[in-house]
Amino acid sequence: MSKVGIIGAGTWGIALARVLANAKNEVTVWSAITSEIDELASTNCHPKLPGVILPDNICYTKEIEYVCREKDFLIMAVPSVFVRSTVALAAPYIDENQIVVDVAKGMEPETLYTMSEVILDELKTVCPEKHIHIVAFSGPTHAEEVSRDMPTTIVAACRDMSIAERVQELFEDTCMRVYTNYDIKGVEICGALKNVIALATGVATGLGLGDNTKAALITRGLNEISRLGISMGCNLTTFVGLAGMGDLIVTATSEHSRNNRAGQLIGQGYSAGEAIKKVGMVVEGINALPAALQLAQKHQIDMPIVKAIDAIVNNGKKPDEAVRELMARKQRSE
Ligand SMILES: NC(=O)c1ccc[n+]([C@@H]2O[C@H](COP(=O)([O-])OP(=O)(O)OC[C@H]3O[C@@H](n4cnc5c(N)ncnc54)[C@H](O)[C@@H]3O)[C@@H](O)[C@H]2O)c1
Ligand SMILES: O=P(O)(O)OC[C@H](O)CO
Repeated sequence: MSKVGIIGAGTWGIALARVLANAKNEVTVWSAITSEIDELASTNCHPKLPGVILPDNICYTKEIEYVCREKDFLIMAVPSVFVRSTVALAAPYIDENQIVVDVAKGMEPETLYTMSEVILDELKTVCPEKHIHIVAFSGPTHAEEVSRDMPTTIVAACRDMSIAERVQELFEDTCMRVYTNYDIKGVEICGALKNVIALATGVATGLGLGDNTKAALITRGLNEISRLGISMGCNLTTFVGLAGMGDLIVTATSEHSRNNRAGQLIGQGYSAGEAIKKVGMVVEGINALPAALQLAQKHQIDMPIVKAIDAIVNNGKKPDEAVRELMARKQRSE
């Protein structure tokens, strides 16, 4: 039995809280939004996970100190744009013997840091004397399915494999089968950038295009992401594994994906802002675009699908025109 603090009460934080509490761990959940904590504590339900009853051994708190103190694992489950500010709040209460597990998928546009790097950077600023272990936890894992105990696989990534193995053990005998990987950077690049490609497949669906187009976007999209990752020193095997290909397949095809849904709305003619509002939850692919473009430029990697999505989302390019331009690119070898 471990003590686990979950920082963030969106659908993913709550799905993980449920799995770990049912496995007899002592689980505490914190949210920056106090009304969310009141609702969870009084209903044992999350409004975006209808029909899922949460076990009553989950403890809910509005105190960041309480969610951090004396926990073995701290799971950072806020959307990527809130990771830095949330770590700044939590940092004074995080100890060296704890493992911080990041589940947010994104990259910080100002620094081009992955989320584990953002966490490390913020911890260094607030408590430079502490050496904290951070694990990236990423893969094809929709909260809607994990919260119904559907078999799911995921990667726990850390340069120190013994730390990744601690996270693997935490999820033993749950619906989640955890694989370890030491290529933490590769795992995090996959998690952030597959969302952009899922937006693209959504746009194709919204335009009424077919399965051939979606397969093309998934395959060539993975090619773009892996070329970037390899140029940054990551391993090809990571990109063709669960965090890469696996997560791209699920996000680009699942009815549960917020990125896929936002893309569909954009393909149907909604603006990005309208699509985000209609989805009503975080759309990380849109947040990841500025960092993706800067990294492509910095590492001199051609990323035509990422560029096309940015032109649609941020520069008002018509989706059908973007598709025509992608198809008319100079012919080349695979
Ligand atoms: N939902 C999934 O299936 C899933 C699966 C794997 C990874 N993820 C990743 O996990 C992260 C969280 O996703 P989610 O689906 O839980 O998001 P969500 O949209 O369901 O949750 C939003 C949550 O963010 C928190 N929040 C809102 N404003 C905040 C603020 N100012 N400061 C701190 N926290 C604030 C609140 O708890 C809110 O419930 C994302 O990066 C996502 O890509 C999600
Ligand atoms: O719903 P999405 O598009 O944010 O995707 C959620 C997870 O990243 C899927 O693994």
